[in-house]
Amino acid sequence: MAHYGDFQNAIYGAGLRGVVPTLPVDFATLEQRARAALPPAVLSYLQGGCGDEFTQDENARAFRHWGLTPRMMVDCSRRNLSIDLFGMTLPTPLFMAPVGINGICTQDQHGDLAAARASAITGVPLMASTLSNDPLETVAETLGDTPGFFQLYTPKDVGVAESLVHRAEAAGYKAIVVTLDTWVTGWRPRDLNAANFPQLRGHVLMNYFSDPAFRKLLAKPPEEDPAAAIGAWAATFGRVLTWADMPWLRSLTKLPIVLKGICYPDDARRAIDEGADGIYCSNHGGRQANGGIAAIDMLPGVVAASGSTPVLFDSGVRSGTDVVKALALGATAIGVGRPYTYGLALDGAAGAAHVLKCLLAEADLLMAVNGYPTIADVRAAGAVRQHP
Ligand SMILES: Cc1cc2nc3c(=O)[nH]c(=O)nc-3n(C[C@H](O)[C@H](O)[C@H](O)COP(=O)(O)O)c2cc1C
Ligand SMILES: O=C(O)C(=O)c1ccccc1
Repeated sequence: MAHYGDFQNAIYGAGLRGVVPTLPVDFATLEQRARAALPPAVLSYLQGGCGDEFTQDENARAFRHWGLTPRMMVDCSRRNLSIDLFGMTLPTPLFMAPVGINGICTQDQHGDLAAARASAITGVPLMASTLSNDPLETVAETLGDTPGFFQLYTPKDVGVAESLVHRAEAAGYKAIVVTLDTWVTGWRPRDLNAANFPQLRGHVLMNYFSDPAFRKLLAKPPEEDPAAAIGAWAATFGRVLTWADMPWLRSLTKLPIVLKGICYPDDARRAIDEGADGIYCSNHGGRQANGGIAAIDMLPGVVAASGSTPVLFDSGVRSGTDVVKALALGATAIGVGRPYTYGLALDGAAGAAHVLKCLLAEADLLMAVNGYPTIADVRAAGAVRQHP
C-alpha cells in the first residue's frame, strides 16, 4: 500500500542519482524563493496582511504552543488519512483554500487552471475563488476526478449572486463556501504603500465578465469598455451579509453551504441553527482584520460549539505538523493558502502539487511515528497547550 510518506523515500532515492528537489520541502525556504521570483506587486498582495500583520504572524506562531502526544506499540504500518465530508470520502483532510490571485501567479496568467491541475494530480480538493482569471466552468473541467468547492463572494446585485451560485452548481462543484469577512478590504499597508490592488487593474474578474447577469449591468461588454466593467465590479463586489440572508442563500442551492470566517462559538451555533452545513474557522490568513486571536486558538471553541457539523479550518498552516495539530484540535478538513500559491508561482501545477505532497508526506510520517493510524486516532489523541 502506497503512503503519502513514501515521497520521502522518493526524494532520498533521487539523491542517490545526484538529483535534489527542484523546490524546497519547507515553508521558510519556499517563501524565500517566491520572494525572489514574483513581481513585487503580486508578492506584496500575496504575502501581506492587515495592519502590522500581528494576527497574520500569530496565526503561524500559535501552532507552536500546541503539542502532540506520541503513543507507542500501535501498529502504524498502514495509515489511512481519509475523511468523510458532505457525503464524500476524500483521500486526505487537506484542501486548497480559495486564493483569488492564483490567476496572476503564473506567467501565463492561467494560475487558476494550474491550481486545478495540481488538485487533479494530488486528489486534494480546490476551493475555487470567485476571483479568477478563468471562468469557474473551465476550472471545474480541469479538476478531473477530484471534487471541487466553489467559494462565493456574494455580490450586492442579487441577480449576479444567484447566477454565480447556479453556475457553480451546474459546473459540478460539491459545496458553496460563502466568505463572510471580506465585503470590504482590510487595511493592508504593503499594498497601500504601493497603491496596488490587482482587481482594480482588471485582474481575476473573469467569473464576472463571463456572467450573463453581470453583463446585463453594463452598457458595453467588458471586452469593449474594460474600465466601466471594472467599475461595475467594484460597485457590486461586497454584499454585507447578515443572518437574515440565510434563508435566501439556502434557497439558491441544494448544495451544502459552508460559512467561511466563523471564529466565535456563538456564531458557529447560530450558523448551524440557520441551516449552514459546514463551519469554516478562518481569519482569512490575517489579511482582513488585525488585532485578533490566532485562528488555531479559536478552533477548539468553534469545534465544541459545532457538534456533529464539520468544521473546516485555515490560517497559518505551514507544515504537515500544523495539519495534524489542527486535526487533533477537532477540525474535519484543513485548508492551506499561501504555501501552495508560492508553489504555483515557482513551478505552476507541478510546484503547487509539490507543496501539497510535502504537507501530506510530513503529516503521514508524523502519524506513523506518533502512533496515529487514522484521523480518528489523531483526534482521540488531541493536542495539549504547552506554553504561552
Ligand atoms: C493572496 C490571497 C488571496 C485570497 N483570496 C481569497 C478569496 O478569493 N476568497 C476567500 O475566501 N479567501 C481568500 N483568501 C484567504 C484564504 O482562503 C485563506 O483563508 C488564507 O490564505 C489562509 O491563510 P494562510 O495563507 O496562512 O494559509 C486569500 C488569501 C490570500 C493569501
Ligand atoms: O485578498 C484577499 O484576501 C481577498 O480575498 C479579497 C478579495 C477581494 C477584495 C478584497 C480582498
